[in-house]
Amino acid sequence: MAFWPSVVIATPAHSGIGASLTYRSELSLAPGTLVRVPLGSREVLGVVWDCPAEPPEGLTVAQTKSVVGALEGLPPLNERWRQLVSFAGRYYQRSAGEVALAALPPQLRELDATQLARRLKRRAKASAQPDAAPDGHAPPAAPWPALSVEQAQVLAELECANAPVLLFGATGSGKTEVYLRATQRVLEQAGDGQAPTQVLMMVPEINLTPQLESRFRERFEPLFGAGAVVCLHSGMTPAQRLTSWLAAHTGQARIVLGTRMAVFASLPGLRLIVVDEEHDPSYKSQDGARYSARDLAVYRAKVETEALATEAVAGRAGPQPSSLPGGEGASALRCQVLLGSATPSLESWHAADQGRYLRLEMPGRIGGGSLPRLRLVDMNHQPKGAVLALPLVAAMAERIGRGEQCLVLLNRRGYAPVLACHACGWKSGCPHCSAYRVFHKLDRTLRCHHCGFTERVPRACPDCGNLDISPVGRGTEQVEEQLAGLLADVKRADGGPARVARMDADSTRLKGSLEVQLAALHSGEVDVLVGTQMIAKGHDFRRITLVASVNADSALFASDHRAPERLFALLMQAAGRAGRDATQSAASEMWVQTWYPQHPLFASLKKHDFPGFAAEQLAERESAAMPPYGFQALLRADARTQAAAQAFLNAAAEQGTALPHRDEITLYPAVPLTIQRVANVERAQLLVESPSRAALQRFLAAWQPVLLACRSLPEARGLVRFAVDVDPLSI
Ligand SMILES: Nc1ncnc2c1ncn2[C@@H]1O[C@H](COP(=O)(O)OP(=O)(O)OP(=O)(O)O)[C@@H](O)[C@H]1O
Ligand SMILES: [Zn+2]
Repeated sequence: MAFWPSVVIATPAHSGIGASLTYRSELSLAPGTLVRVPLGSREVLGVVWDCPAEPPEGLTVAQTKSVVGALEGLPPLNERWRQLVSFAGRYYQRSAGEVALAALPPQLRELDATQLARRLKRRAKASAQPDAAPDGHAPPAAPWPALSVEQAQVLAELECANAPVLLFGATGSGKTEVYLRATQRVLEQAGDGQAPTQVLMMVPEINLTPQLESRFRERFEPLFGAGAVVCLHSGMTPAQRLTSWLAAHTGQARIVLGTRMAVFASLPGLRLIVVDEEHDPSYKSQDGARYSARDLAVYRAKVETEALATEAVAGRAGPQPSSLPGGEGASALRCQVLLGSATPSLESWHAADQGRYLRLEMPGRIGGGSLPRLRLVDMNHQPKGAVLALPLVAAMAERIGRGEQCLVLLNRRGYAPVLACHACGWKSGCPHCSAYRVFHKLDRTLRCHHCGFTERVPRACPDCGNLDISPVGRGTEQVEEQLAGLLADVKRADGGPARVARMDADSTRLKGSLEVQLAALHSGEVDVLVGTQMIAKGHDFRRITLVASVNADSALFASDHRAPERLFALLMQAAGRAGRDATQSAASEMWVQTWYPQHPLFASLKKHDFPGFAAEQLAERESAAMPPYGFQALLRADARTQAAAQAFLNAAAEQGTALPHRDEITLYPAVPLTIQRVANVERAQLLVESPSRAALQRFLAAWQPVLLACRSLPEARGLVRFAVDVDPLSI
């Protein structure tokens, strides 16, 4: 007897290979089984999607290759997981195989059967040892804080919620404690007999994982054992990722804490997904399948809940109705999704306005502290060329003297964004990109932040030989340097000199350096921290009372319709780092240096009025039929010439005229990207809009073969690649 499994493998949708490939197997393979299959002369990892006993029509034995083998000992990926992957592939216009294989730990592809068996055995052994059970070895659990009234209220409402929940909680309102309690509630529930209950906790950036990881470990390892909490993010080694993934897949790990990629973790007992800082753009992937982990989290929770409901019905009809956890009933048999933010995305806010999501609010800060007062510095009235306004520096000095800390935010790393020659006008352009190379003073390099091209800083102007070349504009390195100078005579409360430090992607590149820098701030070693947006969000710094944003103006006038939303969120999140200790909150301040103090965005910011700001933005979006009132996708093309990129896009638009739902779709002309050339590749895009999500989806699906065909048009010669970005975050 032979079987004819259809197997998905890592092929991009536009490779021309269909959704899945059919192989032959002597054994019946359960859907979700990981297998090795031949592909051309290679052997690749795949996932069985289906395993019929009849060959598909028209397929002969001679045409079909045999499955090499299954990854034994590994339980199949369950149906809900496959549903998630299929949906993500369909919705984001990629193949299910590409999504599925990208979601699996890379090392799984390299292990042979014996290596895997050894791994699994080691895991089983480790989990059999009651290493961290509360038997005296484990550290005693820290006492849990008593919940605030708002936290208790939210948790009570969460328990009865049967829609996605949007937790709109002020910065410092204690959202993390809500996540911890909701997690605890889920983990104490009985599983369904197949797997213990599990929780997925997502954060937007790796730099937020250490803080959260230690809080989750501290809370749950004494209760559920040393392996209860695992992480999944791109900063881990392949071996660590495999270990975490296996722990989650086999149900040994109860909590997976991770960045956007974790939304695809295999979690057979999943009952709760938390998306912290749900507004954060990092949840949207920018390459491969351009998925939104937040949106997929909402979809995943729905699929998991439906499956649990179906199983429950089947369970009741079956022989063991007792497998249903008694008493807890409905609340145990669902997977909830909890989106949290002090500045929700307009999409989620709108969904809550419409009643599709349940909005729960925590407007107050823990301890009754207030949000910082906004101080706008009109740069028109500051000395010409001043990087930092004098009153701001004076305010910082005063705070340092009192033993308080300050954060200075600037969204640009390096010393200066451009180096220029004032004699001939030369600028430090990148030879490979339409962008300037950034001057990094610490290692005296010019670095392109787009392609990575790096050179030593020239001693003289490369064009005219003039020795007087100088930086234009400012980055974190420069602000750090200037502040160190300006604060040189300032004494800390303990009499020592004031200390300024910097934290950005450059300073945290080395493994472990992020933790060290965060620790220096938490311990009070550092008085002023200069950094990029990475310091503005999520962190719970206790002694910061002043936050300053020194050049946010460019975002006020950006052409991207999401720029105001992003700036508002960034400034409000940054402000939220100040005054988190209630005793110091009344005197805490958020300073913003701007040339446009009259801008309406600042009026809402001053009042900490997110709902007011969101209402204004949504009204504007509605009148322009922009998301969430309309739906968008981008077709992007990279080519050797701008003409070829645009020709491909325009041809694709023309040849799409007869496609279904075309009358509900607006196709705009192809345009170059703002940064038109990166690494010698020209980039262009075409915006696709529709008032209907369904129409957009159907059109995009029907468009795929047209796009494939347009690749080989003579005018598109030189096309390097194309990609569809559904629900793009910037256009
Ligand atoms: N019930 C409580 N009793 C005492 N302290 C609490 C309580 N809940 C939270 N906290 C403390 O309050 C502080 C702020 O909480 P948390 O970091 O969760 O805020 P948040 O809502 O996530 O804010 P943000 O949006 O700024 O990240 C933390 O130091 C936390 O330990
Ligand atoms: Zn470059």
